[in-house]
Amino acid sequence: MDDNLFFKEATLLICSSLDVEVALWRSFQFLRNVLPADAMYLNIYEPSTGSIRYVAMADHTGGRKIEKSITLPDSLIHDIESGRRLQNYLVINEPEKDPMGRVITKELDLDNHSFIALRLFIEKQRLGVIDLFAKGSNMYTEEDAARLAQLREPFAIAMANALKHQELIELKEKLVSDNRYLSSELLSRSGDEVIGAEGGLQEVMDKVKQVSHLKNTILLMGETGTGKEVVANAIHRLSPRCNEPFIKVNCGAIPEDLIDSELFGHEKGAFTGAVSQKRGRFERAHKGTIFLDEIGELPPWAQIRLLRVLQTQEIERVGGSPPIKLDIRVIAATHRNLQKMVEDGTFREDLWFRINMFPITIPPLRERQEDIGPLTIYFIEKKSRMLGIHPAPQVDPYAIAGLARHSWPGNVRELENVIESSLIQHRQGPLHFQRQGEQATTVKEGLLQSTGTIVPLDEAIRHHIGQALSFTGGKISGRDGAAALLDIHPNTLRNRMQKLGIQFGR
Ligand SMILES: Nc1ncnc2c1ncn2[C@@H]1O[C@H](COP(=O)(O)OP(=O)(O)OP(=O)(O)O)[C@@H](O)[C@H]1O
Repeated sequence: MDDNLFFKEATLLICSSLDVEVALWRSFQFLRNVLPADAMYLNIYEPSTGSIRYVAMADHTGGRKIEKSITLPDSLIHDIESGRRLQNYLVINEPEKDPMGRVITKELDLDNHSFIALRLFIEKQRLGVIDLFAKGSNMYTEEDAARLAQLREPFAIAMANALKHQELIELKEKLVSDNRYLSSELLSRSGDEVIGAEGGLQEVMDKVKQVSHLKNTILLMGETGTGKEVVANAIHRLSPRCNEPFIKVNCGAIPEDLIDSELFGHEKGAFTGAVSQKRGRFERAHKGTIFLDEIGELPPWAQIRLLRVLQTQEIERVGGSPPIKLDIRVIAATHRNLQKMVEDGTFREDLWFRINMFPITIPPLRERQEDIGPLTIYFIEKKSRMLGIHPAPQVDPYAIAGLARHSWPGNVRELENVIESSLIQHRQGPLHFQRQGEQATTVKEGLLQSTGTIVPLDEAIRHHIGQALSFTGGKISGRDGAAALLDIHPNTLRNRMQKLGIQFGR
């Protein structure tokens, strides 16, 4: 075979795979037709430990990854580092007479083998060495070595790519496992405890235990801030899926034109901006649980898609992937009256039937006053830890009794916020919540004032909106915004504010 053909064919094989062991095996198969060859090894020199690490090998049985480190004597390390030992290649026909040959053939169990060591460089950086072995003494000529040396560059490029690829795969696996660990950590930190499980949420938790081990769809209903996400977490944690992902989707927070790709993913180039393939939330939740919060906010076309996914348990990424089969437990949640939305024609009846098979209603905080004390203590401890307040301040028992008098339109979230701001203001303690408590009721008081003293309607509304805004710190949208508190759309609230001359901002 002439040199050109040899180079061309060998290069094609060497570069034919990103798996280092496959590339090595294919090139070994080719080389053994041209040169004496019983085995081929790839090693990487590790200057920090003064060792060479064999990472892959090929022989007549195939190619495989290996993990074998050989620590070299100081004299050899010095030879390698100074570049004296090995130029482009080295032929060792009598390994027992060569210090490096002795170490390598002994460690690799290749006594009485000749070998050629081919040094690989990438951009002047030492990458590693390919060793080609043949059984017997004096098996290689200088000509053989020079021929093999023609392949230094393709070998170096292919091996560098293969090693980088392997590193990426290992990194990816590490990230996936870190991600699993962190998700479960997050889960246990954010919702480990359901306060009131033995109090005002006892009935809710009885239902949770009844179905947590099953795969049926669950619908959680309740006012904003009552703890629907906390209960969804509890269902996942008590289920056989607890070590798999728990993926939350806030259906109301995704811009309409991104719903499809957020939920179901997209292929590269599916639309402008889809620069790479992306897995959607459903795919990420495979084997675990997906929590579809604020399901009532989904536009009608998205409701149809969701229904189809629930029926088939299959998704297709935007841009046309083949259907992907999924194993997912669905928990939906809403603070809206979905039945009324079905009657009004804004929520599909078939989807409603599909998700309403096992509804759980979480009562508002005002209907389970016995939970206020335990929740207050829990939040004082949790928030003190978060804010770095040690020890957690004492609380006046009368202050807790005062909290029970409020109506808590924002439910547990509102209580949590009140406690947090009280902690910030009175970090030395004792904690009292009067100011915040008053704020908590002012929204309601606003309404009472307007009904009690017959003020003009616009004025009452202005006052009412103002109270809601002061309660949320000026925030309009989002689940802790004034619009959610007043149970209207943020745009409606903005229009009203404009009309009534209420200033925007905190
Ligand atoms: N029973 C509970 N035990 C401990 N913490 C709770 C409990 N209920 C609610 N919380 C806390 O109150 C806050 C609001 O709860 P969550 O987000 O679960 O409410 P939600 O009903 O899902 O609200 P939304 O309808 O606005 O999405 C969270 O910080 C949550 O950790």
